[in-house]
Amino acid sequence: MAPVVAGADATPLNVDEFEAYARTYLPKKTLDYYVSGADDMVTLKENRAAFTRLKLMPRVLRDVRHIDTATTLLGQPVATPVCIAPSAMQRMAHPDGELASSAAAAAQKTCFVLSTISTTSIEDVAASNGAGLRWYQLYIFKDRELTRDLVVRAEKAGYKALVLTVDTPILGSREADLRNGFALPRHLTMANFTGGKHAHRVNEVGLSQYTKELFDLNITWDDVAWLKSITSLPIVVKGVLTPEDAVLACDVGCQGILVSNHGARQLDTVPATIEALPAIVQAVAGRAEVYLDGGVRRGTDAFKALALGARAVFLGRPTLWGLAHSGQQGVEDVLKMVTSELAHAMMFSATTSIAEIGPNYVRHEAYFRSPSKL
Ligand SMILES: Cc1cc2nc3c(=O)[nH]c(=O)nc-3n(C[C@H](O)[C@H](O)[C@H](O)COP(=O)(O)O)c2cc1C
Ligand SMILES: CCCCCCC(=O)C(=O)O
Repeated sequence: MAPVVAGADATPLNVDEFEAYARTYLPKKTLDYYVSGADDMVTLKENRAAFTRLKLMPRVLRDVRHIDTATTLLGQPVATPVCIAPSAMQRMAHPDGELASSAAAAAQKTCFVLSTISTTSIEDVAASNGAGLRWYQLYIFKDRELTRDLVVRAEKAGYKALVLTVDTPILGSREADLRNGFALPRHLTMANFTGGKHAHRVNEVGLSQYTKELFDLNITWDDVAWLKSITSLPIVVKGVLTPEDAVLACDVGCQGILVSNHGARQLDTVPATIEALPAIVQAVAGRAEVYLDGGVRRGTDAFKALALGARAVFLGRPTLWGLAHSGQQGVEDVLKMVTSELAHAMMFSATTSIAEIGPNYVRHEAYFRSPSKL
């Protein structure tokens, strides 16, 4: 693909231009790992296409002098509902890796979620983003003592919620990674697992083998109950795509549900998250906060997700592209860009606060073909 931007100093104007930069300058193995979806990548395309099938229904002639994108997540204030999803191994994109992303989130007063599979430790990230809102993404390992240890460390380091990823019993099949023999480069480490018996290395074995060896195929809702019993942090369950599981998550006491298909990297041909969202919001009926990730690239995407009941959206690849472009500054630029596009969508739709954005502001394109049937 030809670069859209002229070079390192040209400032991209949108997320796609950040991606174009990353596609040009990242090493192939890294780029393929970041960019890929599972199998035929049907869901990867759907995550984007489904947003374009939704049309905005703006209202007019209201006072739009003051647009406020601020909201709260589990009671914590944020300046924008555009947050950072957990992405593994960020030092492959930039030497500052997770330190840069978490500092960017803090500077933009939004939420950063640290991946368990990070190349910077729980404690080092905490030190770098000070008072910024941080959540910790957790996998439940076969070794429950190790899992408990991660939870204790996250709590102690001031993370405000646990984001339990539940869509990864095994790693999705990303064929480019298989072809490339993808593994963490030798100069980087799994920073949360460097000492003693908990030392984990994915430099030799690769992610797929790592998952097979250490992840538990027998994780159930009982384990979520166990997790609740060992922590006072709220639990957000990440990777829910059906109303049935959303209800079970509420029943077991999860305070948040992140509607996610893992950026289309796990089971291919599952629905786009924006299409799975409305039924989940309806089933949850206010018992938990509902968030969305997957394919959010524009402020209008964020607006549509909020209109359909998400409290916030999380960006995965876009912040990796910002990181690859210019470290903390690039991540900040991506967050600012999508937030400012959201503010524009709000102004054009005559909604001045996040709370005003409701389902009347979007319609599926099918409506315009046969409005009487919908
Ligand atoms: C390179 C990469 C690494 C990821 N690593 C993790 C991870 O460690 N834990 C996790 O729960 N999700 C992980 N995800 C999924 C993201 O949290 C998120 O669900 C997804 O990227 C959102 O879709 P988007 O990339 O289209 O914004 C990863 C995604 C990517 C692209
Ligand atoms: C160690 C394997 C778990 C997956 C880590 C990263 C991830 O979630 C991804 O999508 O890649």
